Parts: sequence; C-alpha cells; structure tokens
Amino acid sequence: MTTDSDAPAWPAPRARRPVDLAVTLPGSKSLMNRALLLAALADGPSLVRRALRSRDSLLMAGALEALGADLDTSGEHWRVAPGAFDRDAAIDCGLAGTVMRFVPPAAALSSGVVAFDGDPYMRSRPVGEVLAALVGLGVDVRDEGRGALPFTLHGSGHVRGGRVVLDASQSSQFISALLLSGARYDEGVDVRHDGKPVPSLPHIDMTVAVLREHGVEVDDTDANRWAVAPGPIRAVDRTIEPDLSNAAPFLGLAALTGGTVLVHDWPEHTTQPGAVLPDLLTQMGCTATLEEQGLRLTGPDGGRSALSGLDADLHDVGELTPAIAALCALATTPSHLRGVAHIRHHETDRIAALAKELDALGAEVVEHPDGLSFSPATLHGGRFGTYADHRMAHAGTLVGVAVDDVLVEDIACTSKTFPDFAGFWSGLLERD
Ligand SMILES: O=C(O)C1=C[C@@H](OP(=O)(O)O)[C@@H](O)[C@H](O)C1
Ligand SMILES: C=C(OP(=O)(O)O)C(=O)O
Repeated sequence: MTTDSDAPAWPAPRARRPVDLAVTLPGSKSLMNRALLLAALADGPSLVRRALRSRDSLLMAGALEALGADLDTSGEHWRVAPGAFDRDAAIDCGLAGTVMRFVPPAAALSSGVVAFDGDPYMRSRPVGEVLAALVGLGVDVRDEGRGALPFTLHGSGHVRGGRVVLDASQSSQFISALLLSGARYDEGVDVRHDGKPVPSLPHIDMTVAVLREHGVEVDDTDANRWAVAPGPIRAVDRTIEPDLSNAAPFLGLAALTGGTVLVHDWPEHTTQPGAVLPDLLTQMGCTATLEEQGLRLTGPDGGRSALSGLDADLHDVGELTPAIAALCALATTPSHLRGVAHIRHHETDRIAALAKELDALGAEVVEHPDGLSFSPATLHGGRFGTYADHRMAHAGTLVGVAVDDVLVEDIACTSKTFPDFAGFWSGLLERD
C-alpha cells in the first residue's frame, strides 16, 4: 500500500447537524504490531483475531516473513507461525516507527544479514539509541555512524543481551523495542533510561502487559528500569482491541456537532493511550459514558459554538495531539497543549505542521518548543497539508466538519493505521 501526495486533495465532508452514529473501528496498530512480533518469536503458532489490515501492520507482517516467520494474512484472523531466522533479508519500514524500532532487536537473532530502509522521511526519524543499545548487547550493527536508516545487522544467530543504558526521551519505542525481543537473548535484557522523562509511558506499560500475557517475566518495579528474564515467549491467541487513538476523529465529530457517537467494543481496561480521550473531551464540555455496547460520547449542546478549550499535558499520550489540536483551534475559549516536544519526531514534526496548517486556515495558534496554544478564531477553508502523516489527515478532516471547503491533501496516508478512512468517514456522514 502506498500513499500518493500528488493525488487531488480530498474535500472533507462538512457536518451541518448533530450526528447520531455508531462505529466499529479497526484494530489498534500498537497492539497489532506487538502481537505479530511476539507471535513470530513465540514457541508455537498463534492466531491474531480481528487483525488490523493497514500499511503499518502489513509492513510488520512483511518484515517478519522476510526474517523467516510464516504468516497467513488472507482472512480477518491472521495466523503466525514462528520460523528459523536464518536468511538474509531486506526490511521496508515504510513510515512505521514500530517496524523501524521493534524489528531490529528481533532481526538481531537472525544468522543472516538484515538490511533496513524506509520512506524518505523515515531516514530522519530517530533510531540511533536502539542501534547503539544493540551494539552494547553484542550485536554487529552497521549504520556508518548515521544512527538512522539505512542500516544493516549482521547476525550470528543469537544475542548475548544483558544490561544497557539508553536515552529514550525521544521515543518510548526505544524501550519497547528491546523489551519485546529481550526474553530470547541469552541473558535477557536489563534496560535503564537515562535522560529527560520518557514520553508515551502507557505504550511501555502496553509492552510489559503483552509480554506478561506471553508468559515472559518482566520486572518494572523501579522507575526508568525494565528487566526481561531470558526464557521462551509462549504462543498466545489474542483478539486485537479497536484502535482508541483512531477513535479521536470520530469522538471529535460528536464534540463539534453536539451529536452522539458510540464506539463499539471500547475496552473497560486497556493500556492504550486513547483511553484518556473521554476525560479530555469531558474537559472540553462533552459527556462520556461507558456502556455495554461501547463508549458513548455526546458533544455539548450547540456543538462547536459551545466547545471549551483545553489546558493539558499530553506527554503520556502525544499521539492524540493532532486531533485534539484541531478541536482546540475550533473551541470557544483558549487552549494550551503541553509536554509533547517528542512529537516533533513522529511521522512529521507535528508541532510545526499543526501550527502551519491550522494557521493557514485562520486559527490563532502559537507554536511552543513543547506544544501549541490557541485562542478562539473564525476559521476558513483552504488546503490542509498532511506531510504523509495519518494523524495530520485526521486533524484536517475534523476542521472540515465545522468549516466549509477544507481540502485535505493525501488523505490516503491514513492507510498507515486505518483501511479506507476516507470512504468510511464519508459513508458515515452520508448515512447520518
Ligand atoms: O509503542 C507504540 O506502539 C507507540 C508509541 C508511541 O511512540 P513515541 O513514544 O515515539 O511517542 C506512540 O506515539 C506511537 O504512535 C506508537
Ligand atoms: C507516532 C505514531 O506512529 P509510529 O508508530 O510510526 O511512531 C502515530 O501513529 O501517531
């Protein structure tokens, strides 16, 4: 699946009255790619139910197959059988952080030569801390000192493992990456973080929880230290939860129109960061209830014209920033989103991109080193650049709900985590 930035921009559908919708969302990218990787490293075959079929999950599947695992991705439930990692391979990371960071520690177990590359922008997303950590754990990594794509791992069929210190202040994925494969290292892995606070901690909790479900022993009792004991990774059949971060535009639709959206299968307990969306949107004037059928979110009476701004530190849940920022740009009182300097290393520099694109549509937005602030403004139509970033596309789509003539560039980039987002979204608004 590719994205085409030269395709005509997509006219984001406007919603002129309160919506009343129920949606079943595709699976979580983060849970899906952890499930696939652990299934490929496990001690037997497993089934990944309600698999997410998106660019990132297909890239992960392709990477694991190239290493030697056997995957059947033809149906709704994907079968994964581990295989010997004994061949040379070329891995395409696309723009998937989870592939570029999570696969190298697994590829280090191979006896082959494994080459990594990805989309042009991926070459500037950071991975050097993971590569340096692998070198410290005994792996032969060749990156010509770049600390970035492209790089090659020359495997010996096993990894010594042991203690390693790294700075994960740019991405929690650096830690998750080492933990996910660590049980298969001779000495396991004992990872310490040294640096400014690690962002997106719920994603590390997700890694630890998933590992424990696979019977892996993880010690996370001390702050900034995670130790994985050596041992087998048990094969587990699992069902992928809906992607709660991708629920953001749908919940935003309720918030902007003063309508109601029910998201089916919202888990009662989850490590997904999107779990905080009901709380954030409640602070903006929405009402949320968790019911048997799912999460029901109702926007304030009057929708956008009654939507309050938000003052929030999104350090733990940075991937929610684009959709929340779009709502803040449209809100009737000021907002300040803080603590997300790390999202400058996401699919694009999201702080700069949001400031530029929302400003171009008339938003009163100020860019800060670690976030954005907004004052109420009247927005107008125009083109909304997305920089190949699915969550920028969600942000533009949300502005288009409330503002005439918003054209979202390269809407196909949403395929990263959501199959046919544009078709799904348009279908909802046509039906309503
Ligand atoms: O482990 C994961 O699945 C993710 C971790 C987070 O990365 P950062 O720690 O780089 O923010 C998150 O933003 C990303 O979308 C998915
Ligand atoms: C940061 C994100 O993705 P990635 O897994 O590529 O880092 C994201 O989906 O918001």
